[in-house]
Amino acid sequence: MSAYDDRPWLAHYGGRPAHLRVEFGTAMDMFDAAVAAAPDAPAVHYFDSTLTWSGLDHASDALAALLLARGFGPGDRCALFVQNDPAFVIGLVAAWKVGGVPTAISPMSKVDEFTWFLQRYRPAALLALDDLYLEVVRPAIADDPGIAVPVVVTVSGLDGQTRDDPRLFAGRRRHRPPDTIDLAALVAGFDGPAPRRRPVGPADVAALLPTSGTTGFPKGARISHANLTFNTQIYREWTGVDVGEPILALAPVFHVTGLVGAVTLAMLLRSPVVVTHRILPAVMADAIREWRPVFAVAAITAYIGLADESDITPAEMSSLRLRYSGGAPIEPAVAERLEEALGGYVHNIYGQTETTSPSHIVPPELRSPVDEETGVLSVGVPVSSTVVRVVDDDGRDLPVGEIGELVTSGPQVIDGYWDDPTATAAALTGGELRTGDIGFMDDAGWFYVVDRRTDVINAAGYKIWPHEVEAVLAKHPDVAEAAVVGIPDDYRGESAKAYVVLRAGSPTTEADLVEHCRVRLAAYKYPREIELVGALPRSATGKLLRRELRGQAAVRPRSTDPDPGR
Ligand SMILES: Nc1ncnc2c1ncn2[C@@H]1O[C@H](COP(=O)(O)OP(=O)(O)OP(=O)(O)O)[C@@H](O)[C@H]1O
Repeated sequence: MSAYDDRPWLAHYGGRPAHLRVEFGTAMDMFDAAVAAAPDAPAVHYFDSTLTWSGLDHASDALAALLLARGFGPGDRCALFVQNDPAFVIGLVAAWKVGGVPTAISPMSKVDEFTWFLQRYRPAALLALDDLYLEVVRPAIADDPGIAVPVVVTVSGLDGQTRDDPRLFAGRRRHRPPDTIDLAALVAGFDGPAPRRRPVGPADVAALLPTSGTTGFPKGARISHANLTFNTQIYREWTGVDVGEPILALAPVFHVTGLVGAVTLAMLLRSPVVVTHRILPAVMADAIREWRPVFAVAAITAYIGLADESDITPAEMSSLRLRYSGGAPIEPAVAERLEEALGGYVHNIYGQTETTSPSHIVPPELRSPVDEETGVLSVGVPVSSTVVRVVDDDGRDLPVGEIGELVTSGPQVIDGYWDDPTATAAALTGGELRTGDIGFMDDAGWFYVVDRRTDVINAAGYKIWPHEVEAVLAKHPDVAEAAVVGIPDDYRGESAKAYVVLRAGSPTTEADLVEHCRVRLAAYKYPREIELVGALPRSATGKLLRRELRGQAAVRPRSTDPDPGR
């Protein structure tokens, strides 16, 4: 009997398979099946334009033919420097067709970050939005001509329309850089034949995806076709989203959550994926009203944005029957508020870029239990064919209920990072990923992530999980968001400091919040310092960047506890 036949809890979760029977081995197979079964069905909705599956096939043929003609070889990288646009999907499929590796670069990157990516990936082709090309690519190459890319294709709007929506393009007219190949013209001028395909197999790299860069500079996760197709099928199996149902890209598609939870899921289901250039609450609200998506996954901040910064009503949200949040913790108080404001429960999902996203999920008919001691909401149960152990510092299994590091193995776990053997060896041993997350499993098989290993605060030997303190702050009616980090403390070595965003117009003071925590948390845990701020630093994928807050705290004078004996 293998380790996962032993999991008692699977029987409780709607008879989902302990082992997933894999239907597709490569993303290319999923795409081809969609084109064959539903050529005229919508594949991508982008504002008022729609691309069908055969249209996507044609557009990606056009780009693939160009790549082949320019000598693009098997395994060559095709960098995608675009937002949530149809061009991302076209670039992805075109690279697969010629046996290449789609390589996502965050469209939030500025010149230095972009240069860093190019120096590491050395792509043979680059697909870039026209404005990103002008603002980032051209200056980067001017600074360092050594990183110039042989084939550059730019995107100025696929339907030939210039989009002037000031919410998206800041009122700028998009215009085509004259020194590059224009994707729309390339597609319009292409009348076949379909280029010769290069075969790809399950072990080939399907994408290089950046991690979120929460703990340092992003790493390039090498996602294989087997990794990608496995977790795409997990989404279908565990959420029950059906063939043809529209899917909203509520997360950036350059990140694993948006790629698997929107783009490739749509391929598997022959569904349209709704993309909106950027993830702005008012824009997402319009897309939900217009295209009535049924499924979305994104960091919880995207749902908070919809609730607080758009005028969407629960009735208008009602099409979205499967709402998932992954990538960041959900505070129980926030989950309740969102259910009230948006008329639906947001389910938790958990994983890493290194696990091609979900390793754990909350099935749609269930709700996460909340652990009484830590106040943390469960991230779910391990998905099919996936084994998660909780281990101590020496890698030994810990008993149920004890807190340790989560270590994951399964068909969705990558085999390494791009060109980074040191980081690969530190994270992956024998097919198991050391997640760097600290958590535990309860006796019903639910998992809880208490914090990241690197975020734990050590107050004179007592461990403080920032998340536990944040959950207490989130219970205060005037607190919109809170983040807790360790700061130097002459007495304890380290103590907790909270950065808090208050709701607009709230009269609450720092002292009120210290008191709110003091009566709810053990003496060593409650934050000695609270700073009110306008916003918390977040990554493009909505993750809290605690390292930036730690950096801010480090340059401030050392804290002096007024009562170190407490
Ligand atoms: N549902 C969730 N609840 C709590 N935390 C989550 C959840 N889902 C993901 N996370 C956090 O996000 C991490 C995975 O994020 P991702 O792979 O995007 O990059 P990152 O680990 O944040 O970045 P980097 O490795 O570059 O520091 C997890 O290890 C975990 O800390």
